[in-house]
Amino acid sequence: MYCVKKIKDDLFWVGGSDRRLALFENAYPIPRGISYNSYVLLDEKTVLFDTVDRAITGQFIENVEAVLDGRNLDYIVVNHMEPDHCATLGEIVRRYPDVKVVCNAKTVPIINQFYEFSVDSRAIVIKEGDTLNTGKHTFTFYLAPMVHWPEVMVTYDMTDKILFSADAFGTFGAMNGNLFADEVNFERDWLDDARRYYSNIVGKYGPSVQTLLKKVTPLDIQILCPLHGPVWRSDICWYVEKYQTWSSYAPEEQAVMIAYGSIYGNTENAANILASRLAEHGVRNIAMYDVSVTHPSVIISEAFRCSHLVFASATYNGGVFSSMEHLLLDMKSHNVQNRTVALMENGSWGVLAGKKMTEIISEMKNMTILDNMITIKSSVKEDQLADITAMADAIAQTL
Ligand SMILES: Cc1cc2nc3c(=O)[nH]c(=O)nc-3n(C[C@H](O)[C@H](O)[C@H](O)COP(=O)(O)O)c2cc1C
Repeated sequence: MYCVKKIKDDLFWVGGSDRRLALFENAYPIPRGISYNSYVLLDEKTVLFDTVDRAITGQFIENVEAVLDGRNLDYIVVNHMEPDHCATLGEIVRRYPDVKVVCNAKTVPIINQFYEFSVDSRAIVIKEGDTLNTGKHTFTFYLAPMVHWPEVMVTYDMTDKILFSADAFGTFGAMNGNLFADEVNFERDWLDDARRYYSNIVGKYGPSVQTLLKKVTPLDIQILCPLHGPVWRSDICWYVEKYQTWSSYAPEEQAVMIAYGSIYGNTENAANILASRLAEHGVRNIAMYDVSVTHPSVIISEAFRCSHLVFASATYNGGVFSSMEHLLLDMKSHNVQNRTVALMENGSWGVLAGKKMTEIISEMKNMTILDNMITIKSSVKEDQLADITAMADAIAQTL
């Protein structure tokens, strides 16, 4: 049975959610599931905006058929060709053989690569600023290369002031009945997932996101329709502001994130002492993670949120503890930058973790590593407490 949501009299959400998938992109845990959003417009011409992941093909086809209610599909706008949004494109083309595919020049070869059918004869290839009229509605298109993939574009409905924003403004999390962000407590229940989605999926491409924001922020946007997560029809500026912060790699909060890699608990003990000292300095916003327990995507997201990052690691076979090395390399590849960093290292005979961590962090942009790294020889001793307190002082002073 179909399960659709009305956005406006002539615009419907025809997507669905997947709560079975363990790893989005086979990489990122999604304990709250994920939604794949797709939209149908019933104008003089009918339009489908993107499709969905193959996991929800059956639901999607029922939804599209129900909304079209016997009408033919005239256009499908392909804003993004990643398979979680285009896996069902072939099925749509089979069912609606006359459908025209509205996309840009970079999209065409990717469709032909993914599919057996050739899109060339049915493609309406648009350029930035081109318009498409479907009756009452006129659409214009803005290219958004690398706001996740090179072919990404966004589509603006000039009539009803709706932005179909592709992966931008998406979030992890299945739809739990409510479609609109103002129907849920987004800041309390969704923001962490939105940040984790942004930082891990799009975070590497901050300059590309900034370019897109420059194009779309002058627009009057009444409704924001991303490809994942809730649809926005109020407080859009609040969410855009988050994107401004994240894409410029500015910390969202003056806060301390401590990530430790510890085998037997002594490095963890040092991290706990530092956290206690920070608390004694009145720092309230402290987050701590064991890098062997918490998925790197969570810690990367926290690195986008927090102004100050502390990394504490045991030495492991002449290097950094492997989970910490994995995390730091992942952070580097996600372009984490502009943060104040403090380091703690531990080892029993040749302490090298700090040197290795410094090497990786120094390759990230504009990271200020505080002086006086703490070096622990196996376990924290009484005479090191003053050094840890001094580190807490230094962090608190720059918060
Ligand atoms: C597999 C393994 C490899 C290690 N390699 C080194 C090393 O190369 N250099 C060193 O100084 N300590 C090395 N250590 C020792 C630990 O770094 C050290 O005991 C440290 O205090 C452990 O901190 P933790 O209690 O937080 O796990 C190694 C420990 C293990 C288990």
